[in-house]
Amino acid sequence: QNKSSNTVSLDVFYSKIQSEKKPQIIDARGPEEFALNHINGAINFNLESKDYAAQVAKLDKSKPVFTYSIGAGRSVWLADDLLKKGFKEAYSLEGGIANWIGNGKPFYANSKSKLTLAEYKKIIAENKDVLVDIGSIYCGACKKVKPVLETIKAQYGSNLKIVEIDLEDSPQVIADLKTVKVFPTLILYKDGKIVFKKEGLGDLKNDVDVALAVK
Ligand SMILES: O=S(=O)([O-])[S-]
Repeated sequence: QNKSSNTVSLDVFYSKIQSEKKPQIIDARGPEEFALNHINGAINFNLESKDYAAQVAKLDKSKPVFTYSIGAGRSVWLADDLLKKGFKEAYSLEGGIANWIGNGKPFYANSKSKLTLAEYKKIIAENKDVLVDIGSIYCGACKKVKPVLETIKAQYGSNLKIVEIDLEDSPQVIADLKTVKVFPTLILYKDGKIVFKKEGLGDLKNDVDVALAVK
């Protein structure tokens, strides 16, 4: 079976959830991640949970299950396994928690955002060039951005303001920005205007160099 065959867009995921009386939403991330933030009404387990069989047994196989994680990892593996176990329908959310929160859907967070939208806007307004890195401390691809940011910091110094935003620290600003669909997302502003927005890794260093070289 094609691993991504049950991955659906946010719109489809959301409307299918809305059409269920008691939607079976499963956060397939780890327990610490779930404790910090999650989709309202979700339960938490994944293929590695010690009580996996017991968790699965609590669900209704004849009703759809909705899974999400950060990317197309844990949620897709879980959805695939549930289908193999005889569940009728299993859908995993494309872009995971980033897509959900980034599009303003209701979520639980255990703390307030460190950074507010107003503070974010102030930083953008007060600095000529600003590079914003948005991700999660639990996201593998996001970790790969960090050494690239260090190289960029060393090269541009105080000429480039770098802002790092984590889902764990500042969920609400990610929701308020209404621009994030995946982690990591990188946004470069020049004079308050977005010069580029990158989703995923790509050749970040080169893109920043090229964009900042334009006068
Ligand atoms: O496993 S993952 O989808 O959270 S990257």
